[in-house]
Amino acid sequence: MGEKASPPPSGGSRPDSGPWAGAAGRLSGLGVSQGRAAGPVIRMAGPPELPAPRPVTDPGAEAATAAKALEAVAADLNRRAAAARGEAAEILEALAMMADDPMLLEEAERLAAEGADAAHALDAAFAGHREALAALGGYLAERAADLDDLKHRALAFALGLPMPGLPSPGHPYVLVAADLSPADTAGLGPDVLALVTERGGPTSHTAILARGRGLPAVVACAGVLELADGTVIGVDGSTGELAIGLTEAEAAEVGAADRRRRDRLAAGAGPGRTADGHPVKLLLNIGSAKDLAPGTEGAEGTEGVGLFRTEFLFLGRAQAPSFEEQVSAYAEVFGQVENVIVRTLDAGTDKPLPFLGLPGEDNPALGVRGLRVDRLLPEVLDTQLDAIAEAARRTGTSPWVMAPMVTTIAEATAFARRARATGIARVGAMVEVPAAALRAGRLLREVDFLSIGTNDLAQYTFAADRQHSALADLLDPRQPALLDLIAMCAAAGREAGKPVGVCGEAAGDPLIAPLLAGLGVTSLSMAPVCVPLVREALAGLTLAECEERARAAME
Ligand SMILES: C=C(OP(=O)(O)O)C(=O)O
Ligand SMILES: [Mg+2]
Repeated sequence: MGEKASPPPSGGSRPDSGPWAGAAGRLSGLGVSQGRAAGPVIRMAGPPELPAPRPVTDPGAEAATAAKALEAVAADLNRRAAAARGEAAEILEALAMMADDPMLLEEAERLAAEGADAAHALDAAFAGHREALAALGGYLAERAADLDDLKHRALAFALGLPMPGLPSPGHPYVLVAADLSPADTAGLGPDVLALVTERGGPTSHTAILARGRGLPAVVACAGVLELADGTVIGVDGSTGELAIGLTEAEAAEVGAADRRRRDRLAAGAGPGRTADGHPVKLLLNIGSAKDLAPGTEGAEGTEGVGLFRTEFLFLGRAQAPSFEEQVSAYAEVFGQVENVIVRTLDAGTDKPLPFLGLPGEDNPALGVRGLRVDRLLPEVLDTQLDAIAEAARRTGTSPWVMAPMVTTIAEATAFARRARATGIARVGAMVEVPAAALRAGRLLREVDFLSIGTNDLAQYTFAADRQHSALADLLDPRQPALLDLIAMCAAAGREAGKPVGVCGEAAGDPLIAPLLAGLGVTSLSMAPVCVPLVREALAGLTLAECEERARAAME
């Protein structure tokens, strides 16, 4: 969906109008999360590499640069500490004190005076400090790793490179990075206006998280890392266009226009319907109760949650969530929305759950992920199903539950049996593997509903890594082979009289949603921010027109 050539039907002004027209330069990538924003660039980088030592002509200047680097790192950490609360603030303050340590400064200055360039003086001073801490043992030895982070920051400053780690400049900014992990994206603060990455694909989990937060995002944007920090840019998350070198007034205009666009779309409400009244449920994709917070754009007035990605609750965690922790996280969602489809943990590939301790794999997308984790760790699914059932009891709700990456009928049968044994009333299977789509009719004898995950279904149908920015054309949900598989599932659902929805990113694309409705799916589940545009797109076409579009696309 990311390589659309034109903006969505109601996507606001064209990219070459307004502030975009006057921009000094352009870059483009794949727009993966709609909306526009503008602000100064801050690049996030990995740890800087120490270059070969440089001949030094002015040791005094090197010592001054080293001192300035330590000062800048401490000031940055103190500023972040002031903006943070509780434990996070304490940790940042402690780190700032470490960067401010006079012994560290003295050592770096001494080394510079002896002829080292600033970067090497800092590197050696930190190395000595690290050794001393490690030798003390206990708590202080554990802090040695923190010194590495400080060293990377100081080196980046001395070398004129972007700061490693998530930036926190104390003002709103556009985050630019080579790539972001889902955990980085989940941890972004409210001062991030938009994000742009050099790598990444339209259905990568980073893109999904950005969309979930309503954050305009562009991936696969070659050249973006060359923008200097502070350059004011405009980001169009629909078209993938970047306007470089905006004035502050132009940036403000971009923000105001986007707010007007969002307000206009939010004014539409009500259930999903084609122009002639054919119902297509509009559901939400969420990762936690936070995605349903009051005021979340698009979240109000929808017909339920179509995909609760439970693994997003526990990304990157080293400790397994306890039964009680799970119950309360699920109950928090069930208490807010009546109809929820919970997906059991979908670990693997780009969604690491270290607490599972899964062995490394050469080809993780084709390995033990999703429901397949059950082969190694059956107690994980048992605990989760029990926790979902308990949360349902405590909230007096009746969530539906589905498994990711179902491949065979036997897997669906076993999953349904175990889920029903806990008291869960409606059990479903995701269709993400072509084998499941081909056997949709048979699957529906075992489960109550199907939910088509077009992100993975495209990946496995076209043998194209969903994170690969160069393969976006193969992953385009309008590929006829993918539409054929969706049509097979929808037909099977009609025959069985059971719901078949789509919950992959395609469902939230206003150009594609009508095709899916035309193929006969009964619901579309998407990031809240996508709901208003999809509602508008469906309302503009009759069912026959949707069907005609689907037929045309398939041909
Ligand atoms: C909805 C899907 O699951 P996820 O994106 O979380 O893998 C999908 O694959 O389409
Ligand atoms: Mg999937």
